[in-house]
Amino acid sequence: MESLLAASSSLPTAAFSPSSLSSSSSSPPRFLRAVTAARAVRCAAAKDSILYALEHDEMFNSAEVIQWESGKSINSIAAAQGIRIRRRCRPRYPSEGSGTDKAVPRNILEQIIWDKEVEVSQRKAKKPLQKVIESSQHAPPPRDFIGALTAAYSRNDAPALIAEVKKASPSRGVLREDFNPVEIAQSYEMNGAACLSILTDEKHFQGSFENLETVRNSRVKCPLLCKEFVIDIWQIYYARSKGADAILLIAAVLPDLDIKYMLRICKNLGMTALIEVHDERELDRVLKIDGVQLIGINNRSLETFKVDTSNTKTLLEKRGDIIREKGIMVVGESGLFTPDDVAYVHNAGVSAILVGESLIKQENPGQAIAGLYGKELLR
Ligand SMILES: O=C(O)c1ccccc1NCC(=O)[C@H](O)[C@H](O)COP(=O)(O)O
Repeated sequence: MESLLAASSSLPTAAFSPSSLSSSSSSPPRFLRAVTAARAVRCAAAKDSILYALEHDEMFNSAEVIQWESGKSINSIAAAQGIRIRRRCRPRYPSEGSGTDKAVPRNILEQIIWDKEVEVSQRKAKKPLQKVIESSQHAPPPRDFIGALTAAYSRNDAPALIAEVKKASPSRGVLREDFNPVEIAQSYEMNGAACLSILTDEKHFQGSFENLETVRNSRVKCPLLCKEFVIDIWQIYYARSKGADAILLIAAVLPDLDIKYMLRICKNLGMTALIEVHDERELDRVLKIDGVQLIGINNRSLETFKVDTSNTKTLLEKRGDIIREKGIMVVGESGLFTPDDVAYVHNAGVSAILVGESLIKQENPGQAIAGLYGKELLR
C-alpha cells in the first residue's frame, strides 16, 4: 500500500468531473473501473508507466483512484504542495463527511475554479472526451508559439509581445464595450504583436471559445494562446479543436502531476504550455518539472488582485540562474503600462510580456503598442 500511496499521491487530479461518479448501464460502475485502474497503477514502478496506464485506461477517474486508494482527499494532496485553491465538485473520501454545499469560496480564483468545474462537467456531458479528441485531430496545424516569441525578441531587442484580447476582468470590470475580437487581433498583429492571448472564460471575462475560433479562422497569422482556467485535460483538447496553439496552466491551481500530465498532452498535440506562477514556491515546483519551456510570472495576485511588477524582478533574482541554465523563456505578465514598465521587466530577465488592459482600453489597441514600448515594433 505504501508504494501505491506514494505513487497515487502524485497522480493527476485534472480529469475528474462529478459525472464520473455515475455509471452507465452498459459498463461496470465507474468506481469499479477506477479501482481496476488503481490496481494497474499499483503495479507501475515508474511515473511514466503510471501516466501511460492512465492514458490508456480510465484517465478521467484518477481522482477517485487517489482518494479511495490513498485515503487522502484531492484537496489535501494539493494543499501538501502549497496549493490554496480548493476543488469543490470532487469525489469525497468518506472520512471527510458529507457535502461541501455550505462552503464559500475564499477568493476570486477559487470562485472561478468552482464555476469552471461546473462548466467543464456540463460541456463534457455534451461532448465527451473521445469526441473532443477526434475534433482536435481535424484542427488546423498548431503554430510555433515559442518560435514566434524568440524571433520577435531578437528582431526588436525588446520583450516579445503577447497581446491580450480581453473584454472584461474580475478586477477591472468591462475594459472595452466596443469589442470585436478579430479587428482587435488584426490591429495587434499589424503593430508587431508576436502572439495573441484570447480569453475564453465566459462568466468572469466575457470571453468565449467562439472568439478563439473566429480569430483562428481569420487572416491573423500570430500563434494563439487559449487563456483559460484549465482543471481538466478535456479543456486542452477542446482548445486545440478550436485552433489554440498554446494554453495557460496555472500552478496555483494544478498539482504537480497534473502539470506533468498536461504538458505531455500539449506536447503530443504540438501545443505550447505557458505555465504561470506567482511566487517562489510555485516557481520551485515548476522548475522541478522536466520539459517546461515557457514560464509566466504573474505580477497580479489572482487571490487579492494586487499588482506588483517587482514580483517578476524578485523571482528572477532568486531563480534566474536555474531558469537560464534550463533554457526556459520567461514571460512577464500583468500591470504593464509604460516603456519604463517594459524596460523594468526586460532588465529583470524576461524575453516576453503579456499585456491586456493597457492596450485594450485604448481607442486603437494596436497603435497603443508603440506607446507601451516607446517605439514601433518590427513585424
Ligand atoms: O485580470 C484579472 O482581474 C484576473 C483575475 C483573476 C484571475 C486572472 C485575472 N487576470 C488574468 C491575467 O493575469 C491578465 O489577464 C493578464 O496577465 C494581462 O494583465 P493586464 O495587462 O494587467 O490586463
